[in-house]
Amino acid sequence: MTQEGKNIIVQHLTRRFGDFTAVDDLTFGVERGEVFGFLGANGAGKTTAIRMLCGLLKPTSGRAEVAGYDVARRPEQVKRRIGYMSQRFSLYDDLTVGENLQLFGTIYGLRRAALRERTEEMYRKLEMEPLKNQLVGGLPPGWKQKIALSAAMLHRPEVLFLDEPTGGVDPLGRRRFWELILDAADEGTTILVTTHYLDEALYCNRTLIMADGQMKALDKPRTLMREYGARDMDDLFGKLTRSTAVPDTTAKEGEA
Ligand SMILES: Nc1ncnc2c1ncn2[C@@H]1O[C@H](COP(=O)(O)OP(=O)(O)OP(=O)(O)O)[C@@H](O)[C@H]1O
Repeated sequence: MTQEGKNIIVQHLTRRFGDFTAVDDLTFGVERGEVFGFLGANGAGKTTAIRMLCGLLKPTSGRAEVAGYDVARRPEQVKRRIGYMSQRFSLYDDLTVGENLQLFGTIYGLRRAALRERTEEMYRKLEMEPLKNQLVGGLPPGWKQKIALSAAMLHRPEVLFLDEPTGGVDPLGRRRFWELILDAADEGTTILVTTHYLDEALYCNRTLIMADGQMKALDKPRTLMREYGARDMDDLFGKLTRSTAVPDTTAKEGEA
């Protein structure tokens, strides 16, 4: 594909399950180092879209390219270049922090020396050295979440997919977690993150709002709020997910 600088390119991506269309004709691109939010209620199609972009589920029609590779034709190349963290944190409760990281590093094909170096780096960065011999099962959700993020990033992926990574974490923990996400983006990682905490959209460079598998809007969150005359993200979301939503042109007047 020809769109320079884009790390994710999605064109008319569609997935049906029988007669039901879970993802309906999505088209967008994500820049390298961008934090791109997927906002939608339960069942909007976010996870289905992510599974296609990770090369885990074949599109019914349309196409997508991630880190330079077609997700349907070259899923193995895609998987090597991405990190994925699901809402369930994907960790093994009965292994220690160190064992979990070792396991994920091995799955991602890291050699022993690289794995050791990156694990040490993660311990330092997240100040979790004292936890390395503790079983993951006994840790609070905020820590599990940071460890799951570390596991998904051990192999330094170009693109990171985070599917509701902050579910079940308290507000302070969510804020700290977002600092980690933004740090990773500053270092050049492209991030696609889904959430149904609407306030989290404000951390994203751009947000795609989804309902019933379809894209209802896509832009910088504050631009969208202005465009639709919304007080906050909740208000915007309500306006956009009602089928009659139209941009509020009067709200735009007089604004820069
Ligand atoms: N394998 C499947 N077979 C049939 N229907 C499916 C399948 N996977 C997902 N769906 C349906 O597709 C729709 C979108 O689901 P999806 O999990 O993508 O939504 P979501 O936006 O991620 O929601 P959530 O926040 O609950 O995870 C839902 O109605 C779901 O029931």
